[in-house]
Amino acid sequence: MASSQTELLAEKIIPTIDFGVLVNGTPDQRSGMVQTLAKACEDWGFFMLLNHGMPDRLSDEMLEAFTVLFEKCWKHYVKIFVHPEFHSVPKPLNFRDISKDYSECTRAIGLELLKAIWEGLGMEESHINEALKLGSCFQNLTGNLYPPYQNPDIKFGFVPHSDHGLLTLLYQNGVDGLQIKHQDRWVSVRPLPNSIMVNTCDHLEIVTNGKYKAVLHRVLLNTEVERMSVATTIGPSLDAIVEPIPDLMNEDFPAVFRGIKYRDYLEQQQSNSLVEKGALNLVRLS
Ligand SMILES: O=C(O)CCC(=O)C(=O)O
Ligand SMILES: [Fe+2]
Repeated sequence: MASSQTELLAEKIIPTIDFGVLVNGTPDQRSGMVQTLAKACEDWGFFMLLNHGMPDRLSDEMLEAFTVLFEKCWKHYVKIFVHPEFHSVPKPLNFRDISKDYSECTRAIGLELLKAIWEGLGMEESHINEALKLGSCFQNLTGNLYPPYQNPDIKFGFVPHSDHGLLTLLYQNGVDGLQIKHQDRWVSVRPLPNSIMVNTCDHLEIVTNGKYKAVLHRVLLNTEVERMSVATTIGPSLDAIVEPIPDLMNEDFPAVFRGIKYRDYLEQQQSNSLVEKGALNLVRLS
């Protein structure tokens, strides 16, 4: 029987989404891919995005820029806020330009995915974009460095958690370590070449009234090789009050979450040492 400790390598069964079909496919092809995306969000909360159009050059430059930044500041973790206001670090000198291009490119991809997600849920795109004020969506950009670690007592670089926001787009340096929780098992992710890993986050779970769950994930440390990842999360506007969409509720399916301003959610999350879905549980009604 599956136990929560069972680890499964499942690069073949993790869903893939062809972004090229979403943006350039015929209406029939797009509609098929929208359904595949809906199923990936509902069954996994995780998928690998192919043909996303981000140049390899840009993702490699972003990893390289974080590498130089980590060397200079002796840190293993750097987070910057890139939208609606763009913030960066003064050094290395090219970090600003690269992180700006990287953020813009991933934001465009993320917003296009969200459009397809609303479509798959049968929701009016304009209505939901207005409710979440996506024109001024909040986006952060994080670099994570995981040096090889030989201490058998410390297995994880990131303990199990879900991300705040709507979608996280993740790119890594070719060294695996990410695991996602799927049907009570930890599944090791081995991304396909040139894919971007995408996971659903807390505020997508709130908006969909629990239909699309934020996926729990963790990072296993490698004993031999250094791992790096670049994660960017796209969320609602900080001023948006995020609550379940009325169309996804009825007498049989009443609201599972209370509405909360995204900014207040973030404050609550940062000021408590919350594990797993601790932040989300604070706004859960039942
Ligand atoms: O490094 C990874 O693969 C995941 C990082 C992560 O979960 C995060 O930045 O929230
Ligand atoms: Fe995460």
